[in-house]
Amino acid sequence: MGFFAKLFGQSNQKELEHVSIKLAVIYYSSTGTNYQMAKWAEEGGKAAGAEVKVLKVPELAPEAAIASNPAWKAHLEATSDVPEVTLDDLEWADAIIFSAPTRFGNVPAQVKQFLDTTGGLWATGKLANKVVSAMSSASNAHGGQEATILSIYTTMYHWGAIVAAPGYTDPLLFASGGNPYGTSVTVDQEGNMQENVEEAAKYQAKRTVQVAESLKKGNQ
Ligand SMILES: Cc1cc2nc3c(=O)[nH]c(=O)nc-3n(C[C@H](O)[C@H](O)[C@H](O)COP(=O)(O)O)c2cc1C
Repeated sequence: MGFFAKLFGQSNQKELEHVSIKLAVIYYSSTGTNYQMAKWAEEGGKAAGAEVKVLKVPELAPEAAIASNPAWKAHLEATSDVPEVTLDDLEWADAIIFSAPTRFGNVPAQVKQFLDTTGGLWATGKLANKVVSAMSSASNAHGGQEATILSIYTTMYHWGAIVAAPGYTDPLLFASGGNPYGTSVTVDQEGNMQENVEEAAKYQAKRTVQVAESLKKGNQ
């Protein structure tokens, strides 16, 4: 602060205002795994001070396919009150975490369909600088979780989003479930997670919020 500014109580250094981050946790889940991961991310985001919305990607599968799998049907019914994601939610969010199961080493069609509706927002620059990260699950330990996460990031790069992958930025990432690309888990046929990734998912949400905060402060 300069002498005259001190004298007159003025600062030429801009006071940084507290910024509040809006986090959208967007998931698709047939049998509940990615819903649980989204809920952990919600907790992590809230603990980091963000306003959080958990939103599901609309189901597209035919009724008959859903009915043929009791766990799928039960999960859809149990989460019927979770709001479906809209394009307005993407515009609202400063930060976005996606969680999606692996389907043949890629994102489910439901997620791709939703991403493919974002062209209008993309064309008007409204997705640029969103801070994003992604999580996934698969039945096999090496069944394509990372490929799914990277597929989501490919779309994010086109958005001009800023990918806040966890890397190895915290010691807990070296423990079970830590994945530098994004939290990933293996789930057995009964739907039991084979690794405990709760803390990794919460940490990923915290980091995503913190990166978004830094960016927003920098733009003040
Ligand atoms: C059509 C289809 C394709 C799948 N492809 C894979 C795969 O490539 N690798 C794998 O390990 N698991 C695969 N799975 C298993 C799912 O990834 C697993 O059921 C999912 O991660 C569970 O997540 P959810 O409970 O959130 O639905 C596939 C499942 C389906 C129905």
